[in-house]
Amino acid sequence: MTTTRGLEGVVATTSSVSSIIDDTLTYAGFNIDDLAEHASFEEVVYLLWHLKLPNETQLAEIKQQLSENASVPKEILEHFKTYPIQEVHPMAALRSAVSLLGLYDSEADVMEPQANYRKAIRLQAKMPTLVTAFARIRKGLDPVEPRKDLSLAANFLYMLTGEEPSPVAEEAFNKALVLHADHELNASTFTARVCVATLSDVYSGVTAAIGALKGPLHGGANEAVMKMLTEVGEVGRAEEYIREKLANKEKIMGFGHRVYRNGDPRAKHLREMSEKLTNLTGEPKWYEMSVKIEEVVTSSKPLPPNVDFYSASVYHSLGIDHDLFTPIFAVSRVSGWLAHILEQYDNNRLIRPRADYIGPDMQTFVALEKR
Ligand SMILES: CC(=O)SCCNC(=O)CCNC(=O)[C@H](O)C(C)(C)COP(=O)(O)OP(=O)(O)OC[C@H]1O[C@@H](n2cnc3c(N)ncnc32)[C@H](O)[C@@H]1OP(=O)(O)O
Ligand SMILES: O=C([O-])CC(=O)C(=O)O
Repeated sequence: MTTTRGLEGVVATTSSVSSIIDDTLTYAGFNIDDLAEHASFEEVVYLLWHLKLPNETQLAEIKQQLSENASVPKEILEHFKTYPIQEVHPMAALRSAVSLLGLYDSEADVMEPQANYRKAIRLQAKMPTLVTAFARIRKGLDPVEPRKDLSLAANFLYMLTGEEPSPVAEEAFNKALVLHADHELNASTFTARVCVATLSDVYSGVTAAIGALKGPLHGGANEAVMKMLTEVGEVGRAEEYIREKLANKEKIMGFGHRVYRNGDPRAKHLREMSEKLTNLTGEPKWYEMSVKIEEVVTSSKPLPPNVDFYSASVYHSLGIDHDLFTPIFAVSRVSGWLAHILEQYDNNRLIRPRADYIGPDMQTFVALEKR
């Protein structure tokens, strides 16, 4: 048997949801650059689940379905209050909350395709509500009910702050959601597919995926980038800070990628947004520091920034708490997880690779009292 560390280069499934070919990312064949410029997140959700763009009626319908399903059971909000809430990471709270949602869904274990689609709608709709409710409850504030007249992006910011966001903030947040929605067979999506390929339910698949996204080598990197920017503190310190980390063989968060070799096509959009938003908030230092870090890293190693690098200063500029950055990734990526889960069910086979055993061989059993 041959093994490939980290399954690098292994093609584990076919998929029609998204592709990365020659450093170009497409969702169902649509280039991410076009979607980032022109699409609403709701259009992208429809695209990922139906593999075609919605017409006006279809878009109105999915928007209505999402807004009608956005409220979460009050028992889950009460449950948040029972956590050691100041210590709990919001990704851990989200992982638990999604698992709990399954307990309140009478269709949770109904495996029929239309029931699975209805669960996809419910989960996508409720994720923003869960994240924002947790964020408020831990500050001693009451959760804000979702509004039916707002886009998913605007609703998230509205539920977080209690105030309707500016058009600039809504546009930026929508674009960030579009850019994060799907990414071929990344670790969390693979996790979701492995889970549901046992014919386990949608909630289990998404709960497992949240667990995989949480790690700093994957979605957790955006929060880690902000921690690094905060530690650097000012542009003048960036070079020394990065050179020291590289000399110590430490990883620079937000750089590198398993699949892209010449750069992540999403990063340029986030970089532009970072420049615009940090200027608007009167804190250009976050953008300037990021640019300097990029300069230093790329002059030392062939490691371009990935999606997580500039998203950190974007979310910071929107006034979002740093530990909510990864949950926001999940609010967007759940659309992709669900697309892959539905695709997996549609043509399922158990996912079960092999391991090349390298442990001790032919051991002789010794009775307990003799060990
Ligand atoms: C949404 C996302 O998930 S995007 C990725 C988010 N994660 C991060 O930003 C964390 C930082 N980046 C990394 O850890 C990696 O680049 C990953 C996890 C993204 C990809 O990892 P892999 O493909 O397994 O590459 P691997 O970790 O083996 O690195 C290969 C080499 O590049 C180096 N390298 C990779 N990324 C970095 C980095 N960010 N900083 C410094 N060195 C790096 C490694 O140290 C290794 O060097 P070596 O060959 O001298 O030992
Ligand atoms: O594809 C990956 O390995 C990680 C990534 O960029 C993503 O999930 O968006």
